[in-house]
Amino acid sequence: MLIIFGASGDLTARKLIPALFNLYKGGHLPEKFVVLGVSRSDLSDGEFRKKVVHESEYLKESVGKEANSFIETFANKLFYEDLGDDYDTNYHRLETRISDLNTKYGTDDNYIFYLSTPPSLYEVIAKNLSEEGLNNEEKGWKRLIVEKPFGYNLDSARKLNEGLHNYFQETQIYRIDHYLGKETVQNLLVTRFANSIFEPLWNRNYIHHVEITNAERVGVEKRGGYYDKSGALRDMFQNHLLQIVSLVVMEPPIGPGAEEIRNEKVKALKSLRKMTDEKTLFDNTIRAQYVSSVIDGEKVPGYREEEGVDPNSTTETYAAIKFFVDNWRWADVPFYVRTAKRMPTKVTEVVIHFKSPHHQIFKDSGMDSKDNKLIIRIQPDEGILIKFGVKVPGQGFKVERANLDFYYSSLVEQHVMEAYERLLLDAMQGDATLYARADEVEAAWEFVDPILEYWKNGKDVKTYGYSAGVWGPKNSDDLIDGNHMWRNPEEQLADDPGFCVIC
Ligand SMILES: NC(=O)C1=CN([C@@H]2O[C@H](COP(=O)(O)OP(=O)(O)OC[C@H]3O[C@@H](n4cnc5c(N)ncnc54)[C@H](OP(=O)(O)O)[C@@H]3O)[C@@H](O)[C@H]2O)C=CC1
Ligand SMILES: O=C1O[C@H](COP(=O)(O)O)[C@@H](O)[C@H](O)[C@H]1O
Repeated sequence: MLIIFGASGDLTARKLIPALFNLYKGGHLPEKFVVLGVSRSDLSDGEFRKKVVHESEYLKESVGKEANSFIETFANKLFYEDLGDDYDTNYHRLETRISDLNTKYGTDDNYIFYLSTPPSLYEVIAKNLSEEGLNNEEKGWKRLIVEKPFGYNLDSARKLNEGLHNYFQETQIYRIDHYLGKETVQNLLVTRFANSIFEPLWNRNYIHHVEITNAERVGVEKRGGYYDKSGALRDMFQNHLLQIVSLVVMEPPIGPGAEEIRNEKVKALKSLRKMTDEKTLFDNTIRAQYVSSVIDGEKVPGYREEEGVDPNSTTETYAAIKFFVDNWRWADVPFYVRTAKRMPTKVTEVVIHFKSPHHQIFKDSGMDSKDNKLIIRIQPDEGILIKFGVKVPGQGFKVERANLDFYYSSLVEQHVMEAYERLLLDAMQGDATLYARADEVEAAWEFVDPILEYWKNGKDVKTYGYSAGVWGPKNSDDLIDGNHMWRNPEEQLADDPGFCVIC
């Protein structure tokens, strides 16, 4: 049985129920399967079904017409329990409801508790479940999926880990990071460790720098209240982007098991050089906010005009960080990572920039020494692009840039599982590989904490502005050393006919 706390909320309707529906439609859920939604809102089973299934735009969009016949049978597997005015009482009633459903529908004693409530409730819920014995694995497994954000800083993340560990074992806790559920993020491991052509070059001897861009076209939408207390660094960088960094940086694990992979990711995160003095923080971090602009003929508000946002807010909607990785493989290789809202397009990509050949015999022939790149496109148009030089036919040695590309779309025609589908299924199967472990989350906060502290209290900190719809503030290229700049995924498309269009 899956018990979702926060079942009347946005995430449940927009992500969890559509993901469960797709799993059901794909035959991935057991025949005897029940979902119990839990929140404070006063809803009957029927009202809950109506809200998250029958009237859900997201479900309709995600399933298409051909799935209508599944909808009724799926909806009948959903139930709802109103926990009353707070989350600190009525767990005995909840326990009774769970056993009644078990008896009636012949489900077993394996439970996943999905915490999709405000984070302040995570520990309270865990405590109450434990007091009712719902953490006890004597008769079937009990797992706790915990939504992000996992903590607000290092201290709160540690306290939350300690709090949860009072009631659930680490092996029962699944901290979700939906980027780990993306096929292309997982493919970073396969690209690196299933091939012999990349890994020999994957080090300071051949790599000049690494660039990671995560851009969203949208602004903060309806989440201004949440976002203003969070900002890009907490919302995206501490979790999703540092997860990607850890997969790029990590050493080869000894095997594909959850602990083997997560051990290496923790080592990678611990090797990120922490920035502690103000000068380093000033030189290596940029924060900025989008300001009002016109996109496609339509005026869009600036961040400070968004609903729920303080009109004097300094919260960043753009964060760019340069850092180093202090280990044998990566010594002196700069990493540049940026994440932002209201960019020209939605794109996430990792760009590995290779060094020029030691001795350049064709340097006057048109090949730019900066041209060897491996681009791993995480979304959209998922794929891999390698850029290299080829000889132009004819006399002499004129060199042109060429591309070798691969797109996921050419590989699979069947439904590719959406991140939440994959992650829910993994949790049901007890595979925690794509979930963050306690020490992993803390290691990420250890790196981020000094930046947050500097942005909050540092003396020369600035919040730059950028017009909604451009690639960040004017000085964002200053972060990058030498004559390099951020790769512009859009500009690059124009002169790369081989690389497909992002919209
Ligand atoms: N929405 C999204 O896209 C994403 C959300 N998340 C995370 O998932 C969790 C849920 O997010 P989301 O669904 O957007 O949030 P919502 O505000 O839409 O829903 C919150 C849910 O928690 C319940 N709740 C219980 N106690 C409280 C309380 N004291 N105050 C407010 N709500 C309470 C609410 O229902 P009721 O009032 O009926 O009890 C509701 O079901 C959050 O931790 C969020 O950070 C993470 C990534 C993306
Ligand atoms: O976790 C979050 O992710 C989304 C972006 O996710 P994506 O899968 O669409 O790339 C972001 O919009 C949101 O602010 C953040 O909380």
